Amino acid sequence: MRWRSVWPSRACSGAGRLGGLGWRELVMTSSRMLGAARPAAKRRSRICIEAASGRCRRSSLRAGRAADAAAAALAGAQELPGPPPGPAQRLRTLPHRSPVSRPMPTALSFPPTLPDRPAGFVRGASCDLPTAAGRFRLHAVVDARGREHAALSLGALDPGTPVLVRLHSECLSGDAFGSLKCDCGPQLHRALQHLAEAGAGVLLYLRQEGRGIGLVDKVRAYALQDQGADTVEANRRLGLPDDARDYAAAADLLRALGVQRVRLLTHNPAKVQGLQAAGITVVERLPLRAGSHPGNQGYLRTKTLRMGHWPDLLDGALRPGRWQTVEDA
Ligand SMILES: Nc1nc2c(ncn2[C@@H]2O[C@H](COP(=O)(O)OP(=O)(O)OP(=O)(O)O)[C@@H](O)[C@H]2O)c(=O)[nH]1
Ligand SMILES: [Zn+2]
Repeated sequence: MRWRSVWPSRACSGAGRLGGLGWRELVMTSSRMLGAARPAAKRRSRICIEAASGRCRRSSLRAGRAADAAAAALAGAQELPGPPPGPAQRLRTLPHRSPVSRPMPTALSFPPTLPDRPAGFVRGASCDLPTAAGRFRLHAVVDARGREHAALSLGALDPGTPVLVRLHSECLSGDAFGSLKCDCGPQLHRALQHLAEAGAGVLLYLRQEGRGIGLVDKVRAYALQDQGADTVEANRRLGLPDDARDYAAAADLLRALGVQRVRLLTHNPAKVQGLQAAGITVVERLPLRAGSHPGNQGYLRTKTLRMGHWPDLLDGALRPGRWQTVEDA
């Protein structure tokens, strides 16, 4: 079944308490296509938002868009006091339908906006950015070295709640040109989908092309790979480090967005260590498998075998007889 339109044609909201937590409830009516031959049918959907974190408990609407629509409709909804929680208590929907013009409570004070000079950067700015994956906030900064970094955020970013984060390093060939040599482009888009499904999170887009060596040197390394070198060997033959990235700007950007604790989508232990060293708490590391295909298996294997990346990068690849595990190598 495919959604033709998930934007609510009518929305109302209320608030209640569930299990000691404050919840907002949004009831939406949206159009649903039941099939090409059948007319659009109306469907009422219910979405619950945790007041403290802005996390979305989803209904049957597609997750990212549901969260988006909920956030938009709730932007002016007012926090209402609920009764003390009791064991038999269920979500209580208040009977009124609130207009969206009410003042926004601080607990749901999203979307975040960077100041003109965020700490650690010389400039910063934010705007809305609708994407194929969902409606994000785009944040741009310039660091002290003149590098421009970006972040996409979605939903409420509560400093007390671990936020789903993807730390992406620029890869022009993969991100923009669809290179099949690496997995960067598919990972970028899969990460945005994960954030949209979670209803909240941050994708950092760091200008660390070629693991920090820059585009020209990455192309020189690729030329050596054309002659048979692997990704590590090629860098070494050029007298370049295997990996020249650092994660201070990533940590500064997270802090500027109000994020202190993260659930990090990565297979690279250096990203976890780099963020931790820069003062961000990584409470969980999650795999981000995307873009694995026969043509980039050598590249993915080299990352796990020579660069120490977690082997769950190899999507379904650790089946006996098919690939070597790290221990086998
Ligand atoms: N120098 C060099 N850089 C590469 C090569 N292939 C990809 N890159 C760069 O590597 C960066 C992505 O890093 P990866 O090592 O693929 O993966 P990662 O982001 O560290 O790890 P994950 O978080 O698990 O995705 C991007 O900046 C790419 O431009 C290569 O062969 N040589
Ligand atoms: Zn790449």
